[in-house]
Amino acid sequence: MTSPASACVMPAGRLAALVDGLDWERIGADLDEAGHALTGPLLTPSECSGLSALYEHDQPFRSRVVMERHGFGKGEYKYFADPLPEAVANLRALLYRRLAPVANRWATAMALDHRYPADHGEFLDRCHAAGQRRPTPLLLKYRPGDYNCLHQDLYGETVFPLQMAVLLSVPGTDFSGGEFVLTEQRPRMQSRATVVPLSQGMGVVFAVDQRPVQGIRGTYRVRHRHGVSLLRSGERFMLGIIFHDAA
Ligand SMILES: O=C(O)CCC(=O)C(=O)O
Ligand SMILES: [Fe+2]
Repeated sequence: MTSPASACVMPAGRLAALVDGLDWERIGADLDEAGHALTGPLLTPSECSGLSALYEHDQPFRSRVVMERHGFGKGEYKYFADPLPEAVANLRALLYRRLAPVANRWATAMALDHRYPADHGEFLDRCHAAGQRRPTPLLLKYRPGDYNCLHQDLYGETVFPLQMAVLLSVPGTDFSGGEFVLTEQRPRMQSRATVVPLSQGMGVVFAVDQRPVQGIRGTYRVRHRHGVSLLRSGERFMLGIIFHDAA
C-alpha cells in the first residue's frame, strides 16, 4: 500500500533550488522591519492540493485538535507524526538554515545569551534533550464560521523565534475571509494588526514571540501574535512549519 504522503511528491532538488533562489536579503530586511516577510511562491498548485488531501487521512498525523474544545477558535488542525512527509521535513530543514542567522541577529540585539546552530538537526537535538520530542509541523483546516484566535506557538522552553506558514488554498476561489493576521504589541502601547496578503503556495515567515526594534534610545522588544480572521465561505487549508518540537 502506498502511503498518502507519497501522493504529494516534491523533488528535494526542486525545493532546495527554490529555497536557495529566494531573496533572503529582502526577507531578512522585512523580518527586521515588520516581524514578517513573504517568501515568494514555495509550492505549486498540485503540491498544495496534495498536501491538503492528506488532511482526511490518519496515518501521517500524531494528533488532531478541535480548536473550539480548547478555546483556540473554531476549526481544526492535525500535527504531523514522525517521520514527517519528506517535503515538509525538507522544507523545514532548508528554511531553518536560512533563518538561523536572522534568529541569531535578533538574539544578539535583544541581549539574549542563547544562539542557534546552523543546522536544523542540531537544533532538534537541543529540543529533544530538553524533553521536546514531538514534531510540530501541522495542517490546519477551516470552514465557514471558523477562525483562529491570536496566539503564539510556544511548546516549551526551547523556542526558535521564527516560524513559517504556507497557504494551500486559493483565496477568493476556494474560500473568502480567513485572512492571516499578525499583531505587534509595542511597550506601553496598544496592539497593531497587519493582514498579510497570501496567495496559494505563498509562504509567510513571522516572529513567534519577541523581536528587536531599534528605537532612538536603543533597542526595545515588541511581542507578536498571529491568528486567522473569520472564514466567510469555502474551505481553507494551511501548512504550518514550526522549527522547535513540542514537550
Ligand atoms: O491558518 C493560518 O493561517 C494560521 C496558521 C498557524 O497558526 C500556524 O501556522 O501556526
Ligand atoms: Fe499558529
